[in-house]
Amino acid sequence: MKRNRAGGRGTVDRTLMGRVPIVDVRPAVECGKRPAKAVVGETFRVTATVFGEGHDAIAADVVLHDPNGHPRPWTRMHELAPGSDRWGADVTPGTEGHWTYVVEAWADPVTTWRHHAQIKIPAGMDTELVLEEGALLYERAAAGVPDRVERKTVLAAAHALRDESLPPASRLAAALTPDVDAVLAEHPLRDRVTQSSPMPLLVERERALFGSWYEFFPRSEGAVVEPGRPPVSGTFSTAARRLPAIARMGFDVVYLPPIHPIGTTFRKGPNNTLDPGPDDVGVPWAIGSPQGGHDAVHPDLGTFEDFDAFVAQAQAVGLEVALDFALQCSPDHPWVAEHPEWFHHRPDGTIAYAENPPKKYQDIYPIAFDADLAGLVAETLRVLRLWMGHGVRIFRVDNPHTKPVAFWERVIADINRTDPDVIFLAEAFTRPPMMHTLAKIGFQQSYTYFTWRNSKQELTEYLTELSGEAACYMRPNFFVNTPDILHAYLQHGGRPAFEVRAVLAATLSPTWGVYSGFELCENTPVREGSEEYLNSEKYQLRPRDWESAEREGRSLAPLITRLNRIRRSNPALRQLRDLHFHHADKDAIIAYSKRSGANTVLVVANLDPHHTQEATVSLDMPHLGLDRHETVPVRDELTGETYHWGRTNYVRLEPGRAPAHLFVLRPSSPIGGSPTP
Ligand SMILES: O=P(O)(O)O[C@H]1O[C@H](CO)[C@@H](O[C@H]2O[C@H](CO)[C@@H](O)[C@H](O)[C@H]2O)[C@H](O)[C@H]1O
Repeated sequence: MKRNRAGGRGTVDRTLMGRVPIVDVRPAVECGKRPAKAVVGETFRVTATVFGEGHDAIAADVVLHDPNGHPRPWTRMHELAPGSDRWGADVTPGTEGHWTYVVEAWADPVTTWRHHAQIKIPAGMDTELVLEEGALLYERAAAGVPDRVERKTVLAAAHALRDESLPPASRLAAALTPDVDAVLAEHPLRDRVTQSSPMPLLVERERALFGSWYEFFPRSEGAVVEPGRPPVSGTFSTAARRLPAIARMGFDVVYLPPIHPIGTTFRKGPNNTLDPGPDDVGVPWAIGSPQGGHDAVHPDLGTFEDFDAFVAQAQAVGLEVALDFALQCSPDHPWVAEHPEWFHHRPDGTIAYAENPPKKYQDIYPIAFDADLAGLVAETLRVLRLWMGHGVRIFRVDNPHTKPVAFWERVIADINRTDPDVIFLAEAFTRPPMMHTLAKIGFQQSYTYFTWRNSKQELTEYLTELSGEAACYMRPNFFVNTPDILHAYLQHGGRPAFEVRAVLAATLSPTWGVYSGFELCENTPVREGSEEYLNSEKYQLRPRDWESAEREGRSLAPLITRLNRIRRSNPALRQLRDLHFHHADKDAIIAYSKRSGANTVLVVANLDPHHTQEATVSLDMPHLGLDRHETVPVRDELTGETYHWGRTNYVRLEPGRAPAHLFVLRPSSPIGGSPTP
C-alpha cells in the first residue's frame, strides 16, 4: 500500500531512539555509511525491528526520498512473522540517482482501541466509556482525512458509536465496516511518530543489474591462420561482421579484451610458453609498446576511427561495448620510462613481473601505487574518459584486488559523479572480504565463483548468499566460461554440461556471460588437470567457422538465443532477490523459482550431464503465491510443452534431450476455474 502522507498528524521525532523504537534497519551497507544499491524499477525489501511499550498496537511505513529530497508515497510495513517484531515492506525506486529511505513507526491507537473494544463490548464491560473513547479517536482520525467524502465515512462511524438508540454490538459494528477500514488504512491516526535515520540508496541504470554479455577477441574474427605463413590478425572491421550474430543470440553487451598495442619484451608464445617465435602475436593484457599504451589502439586492429565505427555498428544492432581495463604494463609501455615512480624497482634496478599466485605473468609489470597515488588516479581518469569519449560506458576491470581499494574508490566516484551511467565490472577472483568491499565502494558488478559451483549443495549455498543481504550492494555476473576458466565440469560433461550451465547462469543471475567458443562446446584443456584452454586465443589468433557449426547443428546458439529471449520477457529473471530453492529428492536435480509481481519462473535442472535423472520436486506453494492444494498450468519455455503442477511433481530429465524445465507459471483462477490466458 502506498500513499502520500498529508502532513499534520503527529510530529516526527528524528532522534535515533524515539518513542517507538526502530532498530536494525536494513539494507544497511557498512551501517549506512555506504549506499545500498538498486536499479531503476528494482523491488527490494526494507526491514526493521519495531516494537512498542506495553501492549499498544504499533505500525510502520517505509518512505523513500528521491534524489531531489522529495518524499515518495509511503509503503506500509507488515510484521514478517507473528510476534517477531521484525517488519518489512517492498519498495521500488523509479529513477536513477542518490535516494534515501527511512522507516517511520508510530503507535496506532485505533487498532489498540478496536482490540479492547472487541473484548469488552461483548462482555458488557465499561460499555459507554469504551464506545465514547472510540468516538473520540475516530473524530481525531477524521481530522486527518483530506477527502470530504472519506472524512464523512469516519465521522459517521464516530456518530454511530455514540448512538444510544442502537444496541452496543451494532454501534461497534458500525465502526468496523470495510469502508471505514479502507479510509483508516490510508489515513491512520498516528501517535508518537518516530523516524529512523535516513539510509542512503544509490539507484543505477538497469544494465548494472541485468544483461547478457558476450566476450570475444576482435583479432580472432576474420584472422587468417595458414600453415607456413605468418598469421594475419583480424581487425575492428572484420570483427564487426560478427556483431549481428551476437545480437541475434540476444546479448546486450559485447566485451573486448584489451585492444591496445602489445609489448614484445618477455612476450609469451602459444600455450603460455616463454620462448615465442617472431610471428607470435602476444597477449592482449601485456599492454604497451613504443606504439602506445592504454590510450592507444593496436595497429593490427585499426585506428581510432575504426574503433568508433565498430562501436557504432555494435550500437546499431543493440549492443553496448565493454572494454577491458587492465592496470599493468608490458616492459615496453611508455609509462615505464616516463613514470619510473609508478613501478617498484628492486635494488638492482629491475622490476619484478606481476603475479596472481599461482599464476605468473612474466610479460607484465605491476603498478606500485604508494609513491604517486594521485598521479595514478589522474592518469587512470584520463584514460577512462578517453574511451568514454569513444562510446565505452562499461569497463571490465582486470584484477582490481591487486590494486588499492582506496584507488578504485576515488576513480569510480570521480567517473560516476559526472557519468553515473558508466558501469565497472570487478574481475576479482579472491577472498570474499575483498570482493564484497570492492562492490561496496562502487563497482557495479562482480565476477563470482559460479564457474566453480557445480553441485546442488554448492549452488544452493552460494546463491543463497548472493541473493540474500549481499544483493543490496553486490551484483553478480555469471560467466559460464572465460579465457582463463574452462572448468573440469565442461571438460568432461560434453554438450549436456554446456547446456545446463547456460540454463543455470541465465536463470540464476540477472547478468550472465559467455566467452566465445562456449557455443561450440570447446572443451579441450591445455593439459589434464588445467583450466586453461589448449591453443588459447590469449596467446594466438583463433578464427572459428561459426556458420558451419550452426549449419551442422553443433552450435548452442539456438539454446542461448532462447534463453536470452526468455530472460527479456520474464521480469522475474531480471532480478536476483526473490530467488527461492524448492526441494527435489535427488542430489542431481535442482529446483528454484524467481518471482517479480505476477511473473513467476520455476527452473528444474539436471546437474548430471551423463545420466537421465528422475525426481520428485516438492514446491513451496506459499512462496509461489499458491494455495497448498492448488494445481497450476506451467509452460516449459524451452520446449513449449504445458503441464499441470501442484505441490509434488515427478520430473525426468535426459541429458542431450532437455537440460532443464524452464517453467513460467500461468496465473490461474481458483481451483475449478480456467487459466487466465
Ligand atoms: O589473474 P586472473 O586469473 O584474474 O586473469 C586476468 O588477468 C591476467 C593478467 O592480466 C590475464 O592473464 C593473461 O595476460 C597476462 C599478461 O599478458 C599473461 O601473462 C597471462 O598468461 C594471460 O593469461 C588474464 O587473461 C585475465 O583474465
